[in-house]
This record gives sequence, structure tokens and C-alpha cells, in this order.
Amino acid sequence: MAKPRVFVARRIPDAGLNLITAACDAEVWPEQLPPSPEVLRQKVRDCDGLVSLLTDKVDTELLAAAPKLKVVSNFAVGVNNIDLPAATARKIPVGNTPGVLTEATADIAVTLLLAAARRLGESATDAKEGRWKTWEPLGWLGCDLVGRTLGIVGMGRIGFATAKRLHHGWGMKVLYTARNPKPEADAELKARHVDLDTLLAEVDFVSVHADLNPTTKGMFGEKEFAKMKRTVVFVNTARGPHVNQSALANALRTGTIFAAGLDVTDPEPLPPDHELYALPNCVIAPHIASATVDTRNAMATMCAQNLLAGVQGRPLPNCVNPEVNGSR
Ligand SMILES: NC(=O)c1ccc[n+]([C@@H]2O[C@H](COP(=O)([O-])OP(=O)(O)OC[C@H]3O[C@@H](n4cnc5c(N)ncnc54)[C@H](O)[C@@H]3O)[C@@H](O)[C@H]2O)c1
Ligand SMILES: O=C(O)[C@H](O)CO
Repeated sequence: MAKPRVFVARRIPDAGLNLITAACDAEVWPEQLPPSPEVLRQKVRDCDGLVSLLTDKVDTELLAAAPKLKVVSNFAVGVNNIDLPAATARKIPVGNTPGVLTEATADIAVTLLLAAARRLGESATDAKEGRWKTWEPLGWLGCDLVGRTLGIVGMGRIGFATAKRLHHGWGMKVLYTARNPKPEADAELKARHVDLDTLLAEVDFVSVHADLNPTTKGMFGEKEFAKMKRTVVFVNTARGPHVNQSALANALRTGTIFAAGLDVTDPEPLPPDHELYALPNCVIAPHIASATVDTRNAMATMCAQNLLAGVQGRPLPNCVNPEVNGSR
């Protein structure tokens, strides 16, 4: 019997790729940059399965160009690059990689929070560029974490893992917004489920972890930054479009908030002349939160398992549209 045909939209770690190539007739996009939408449409034309990345748009046009497609396996937990209703309407299950990247992503949230709070980007650049003249009693003063209040926006897997680190490690009090209360967080961290306005008014650190959806797109704009304390450190490891970036740049420039740490921006990459790069109180990482060897291997394995299940007509182990999982 012929092997299922699949397109893998970028080289992923061998831990997953080897599983795919052993079971499928696989074409792997060899370039560093993503295929254009036109090329992607051509590539999936005869495919049973697609491995997509967060930089590949899986929309109605793409799905229409792939009449045999049985599964889309996203190499990410976030699936905002995929038109889920369109995939569901075509009875195509969509897989993602939850859980295995939670700890690595929470580590980067804390890293950015510390770097922004302690002005690490700015002071390290100053040192390297010769502006470190002596030990300065008033130089590069940042803010403490111990005993302060953390605001988690989106108490899902990564939000909870981030809150645990900062509560157990630095004794931070935790407030959070979420669609529903999270009893584990209330019990383990004595966390308080509040509305967004209460969170913005009361916390010293805001860390964003909600998925990108119509309720979170543009969630942080001028009004929201104005409601925060002037000492707030704002961290976003979720998705760039949660934030109105000119409002953020303005808040950082005018001292409306103290600092920001971003792992995600809109667009990605941000143009090198973007105003956020010119601000000393903004630390920007190039979307690296899941970038550890073990985490990317685990994502690749999970992604391959989803793909193989889909092309072989089995339910996906991790599916974001369960209503069509195993329906073929
Ligand atoms: N920077 C990175 O490399 C990186 C890595 C992993 C995940 N992420 C992002 O982090 C997101 C979260 O991942 P996760 O595994 O924790 O997912 P999750 O589904 O466990 O958590 C997301 C939470 O956000 C909540 N939420 C949705 N809309 C909300 C709103 N309007 N207000 C408050 N809460 C809301 C959901 O109810 C859910 O609890 C992903 O969707 C992805 O966008 C980024
Ligand atoms: O959603 C995700 O998984 C990240 O953005 C990349 O790991």
C-alpha cells in the first residue's frame, strides 16, 4: 500500500522527523524562511497530512487547495495561525503540542520579568559599549520582586507554571484573570481570581499567558497601560497581537509603566528600526520561549504522533477540534 503523502513546512527536530519519514512519503521544506502561501498551497495539493508552524497560515484557501487532507499537525501549542472553524467544517482534525513546552515557556516569562525589572538589557549594553564608568549608587536602579504582587492574564498551563515559580521562589502574591477560576492555583498559591481592571490596578508585574482569540486580541492598549501602577513590569510570552505596540511604546517612553519584556511581537520579526527596540526599558527576545533542545524534541515527537494518527485514520492524541477527531 502507498505511504501517506505529507508536507512538513520546515525542518523540525529528528526526534519527530524520523517518525514521519519512516511512515510517510514526506516532503520537508528545506529553507530557513517559511514557504509563501502560494507555494504552501501547491505543496499540500496531493497531501494527506500537513505539519504547519505558527508562521504558516492555514486558511480556507489552503484547505480548499488540499482536497485529500486528513490532518493538520501544528508544531506549537498556539493554533491562532489556523482557521479552526474552516478545518472543522472540512472534518480535518488539528493537532497541537500542549504541556511539553509549559516549563520552558514559564522559564522565559520569569527570565524576561527579571531582565526587565533589573534593567539587564540596558545595563549589559551600557557595560559593553563603554558607559560603565564606576560602581554607581544611583545607576541602573530596578525593582524588587520579593513580596510583590504578580498578575497573571490567562491562568492556563503556562500561566500557572509561571505563577508557581514566582510565588514559591520570590513569595509573590498572585492575582489572575481567567475565563474560569482555577482551584489548583487558588489552593496552591492562594491566588485570587479577579477581573482585569482589579488586576491592572493592584499588581506590580503583569505576565500575559492567554491564547490569542477575539477576546484577547488588542487586550492591552492605552487605557489598560494607564490603569497600571507606574512601577509595573509588563511581560508578554503569549502572542504579539494581544498588545497595541504603539500604546506600549508610549507607556514605556512616558514612564506610565516601568519596563517590558517581550518574547512575542506583531509582526515577527519586528523591523530593526521599530520604536520598541530604541527604548532602553524594553527587552525583546525573538520568540524563543520553547527553544530548548528537550522541549523542541518533545514538541517534534508529539507533532509527529498527531500527524501519523491523522493520516492513519486514528484519533489524534492532542486535538484542538475534538468534535471531528477520529471522524474519518
Ligand atoms: N512564546 C512562546 O514561544 C510560546 C510558547 C508556548 C505558548 N505560547 C503561547 O501561550 C499560550 C498559552 O499556552 P498554554 O499552554 O498555557 O495554553 P492554555 O490553553 O493552557 O492557557 C490559555 C489560558 O488563557 C485563557 N484565556 C483565554 N482568553 C482569555 C481572556 N480573555 N482572559 C483571560 N484568560 C483567557 C484560557 O481560558 C486558558 O486558561 C498559547 O496559546 C501560545 O499563544 C507562546
Ligand atoms: O505556541 C507555541 O507553541 C509557541 O509560540 C512556540 O513554541
